[in-house]
Amino acid sequence: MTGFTLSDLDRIIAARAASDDAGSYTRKLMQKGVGKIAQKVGEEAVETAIAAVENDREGLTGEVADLLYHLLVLMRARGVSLDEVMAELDRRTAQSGLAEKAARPPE
Ligand SMILES: N=c1c2ncn([C@@H]3O[C@H](COP(=O)(O)OP(=O)(O)OP(=O)(O)O)[C@@H](O)[C@H]3O)c2ncn1[C@@H]1O[C@H](COP(=O)(O)O)[C@@H](O)[C@H]1O
Repeated sequence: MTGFTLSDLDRIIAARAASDDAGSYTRKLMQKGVGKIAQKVGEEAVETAIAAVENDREGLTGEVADLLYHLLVLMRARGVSLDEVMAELDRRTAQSGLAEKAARPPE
């Protein structure tokens, strides 16, 4: 399993968004603004759904990667951190009482 995490990608996005490298796709996207980034998220979401319905495993992996990347860029453009989203998911898991069950090895 790769040790690369969404937090790693988020840190790279933060650095590239703040860079002055004209070749950075992240920087270009951020300059185009929330409307363009949101459009990309929508496109990648549709492409992800199509790959899933077509049972295209390799295509789905690539589309999910595109979607996660563009989602993180959109969150950054609107000032929503990955930590906030993880805290929300954590809160929902705690509320459902399933966190302990998931941590326990199967009987
Ligand atoms: N994960 C990604 C990633 N996923 C997809 N993409 C880019 O997303 C774009 C999607 O392609 P499309 O054909 O849908 O879009 P497009 O050709 O730009 O056309 P438009 O729709 O924008 O008109 C491509 O240019 C991909 O390179 C990504 N670009 C960057 N990253 C990560 O961001 C890091 C920093 O990248 P830079 O900012 O370019 O240095 C990289 O090291 C990667 O880790």
